Amino acid sequence: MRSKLCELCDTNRPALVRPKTGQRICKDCFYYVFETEIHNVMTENKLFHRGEKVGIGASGGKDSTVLAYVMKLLNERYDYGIELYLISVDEGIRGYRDDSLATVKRNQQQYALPMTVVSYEDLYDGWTMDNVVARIGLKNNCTYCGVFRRQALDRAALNLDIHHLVTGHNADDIAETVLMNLLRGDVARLPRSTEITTQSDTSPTKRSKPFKYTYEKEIVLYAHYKKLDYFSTECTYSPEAFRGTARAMIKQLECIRPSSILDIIYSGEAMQLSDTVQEKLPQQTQCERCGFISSNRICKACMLLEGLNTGITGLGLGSDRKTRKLQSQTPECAKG
Ligand SMILES: Nc1ncnc2c1ncn2[C@@H]1O[C@H](COP(=O)(O)OP(=O)(O)OP(=O)(O)O)[C@@H](O)[C@H]1O
Repeated sequence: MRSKLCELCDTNRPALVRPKTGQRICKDCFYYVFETEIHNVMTENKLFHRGEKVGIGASGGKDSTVLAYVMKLLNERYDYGIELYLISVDEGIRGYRDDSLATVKRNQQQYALPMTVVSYEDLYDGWTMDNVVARIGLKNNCTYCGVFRRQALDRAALNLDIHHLVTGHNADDIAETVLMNLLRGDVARLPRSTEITTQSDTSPTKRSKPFKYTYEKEIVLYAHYKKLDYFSTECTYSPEAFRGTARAMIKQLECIRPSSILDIIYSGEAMQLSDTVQEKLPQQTQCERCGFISSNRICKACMLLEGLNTGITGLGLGSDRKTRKLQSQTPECAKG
């Protein structure tokens, strides 16, 4: 007969069915396996070194709130000796990011961690996401937001002399990205999408994903049982349709076979680029305008900004003629 006790400690009554394994376990055992798996992932991958300053990309959402909580807990429990900072980007989305940033400010107090906020408005000629959407509409708005955020986090980190950022991307996010790259035939991006740490020669900061193997459902359960203070509203500007479809597929697969999420990640990890594909990959360099990492002479953030400022909103979004022309101009013209 099936035991009525926790499958791990065989002592307490089970409180939940663990989404990753289907085990019926008690709360204490859930906390233990959740935290220990993340600790193991971080130590096996040698993510940090003693004395390192580490920035946590903090949006106030469930993933980064749990990340900040767990990073602080594990740093103290296992004495990693790292310095943690919360770094938030204000994209300028009224009724969404202002509320979620208020959550990060409360987390700052609750976890006693230093916090920095940078805004698109200050960094990008006054272009908040509300202004961007008013100009271009909803289509492609996630591209602007993603490109700007990446650079904003880098800039904020550099100002604090931080060279390592962690984000709350979880196993579901990574499986989703692998699937999207496969469905688009974008094999060149596959290896990068499954790496736990990414850094290019020219980038001042590396990025790590300590939740690479952590299921979203478990993050939600952990935040719920620990009563963490997080912001749970979806972005006002709905997510990219293609990503939304990939997400729905992953959720369906998870229902039928919970290990699908990890299996997709393992498959992505196992795929190697052939020499022919590797030769065709763009080389990383520095943007001639802003000096940040780019695979073109002018980085995507600068192209998108120029498009917004000049009203040529297609600029930087695809391989249109104007974008190609700008990329091939002489450095002097491009800087002008
Ligand atoms: N405005 C922001 N400021 C700082 N970091 C951010 C911001 N938005 C996203 N991030 C970082 O990127 C990660 C993935 O962001 P994404 O937009 O996919 O949000 P998410 O999956 O809803 O995560 P979260 O629950 O933390 O908001 C976040 O966990 C966080 O670490």
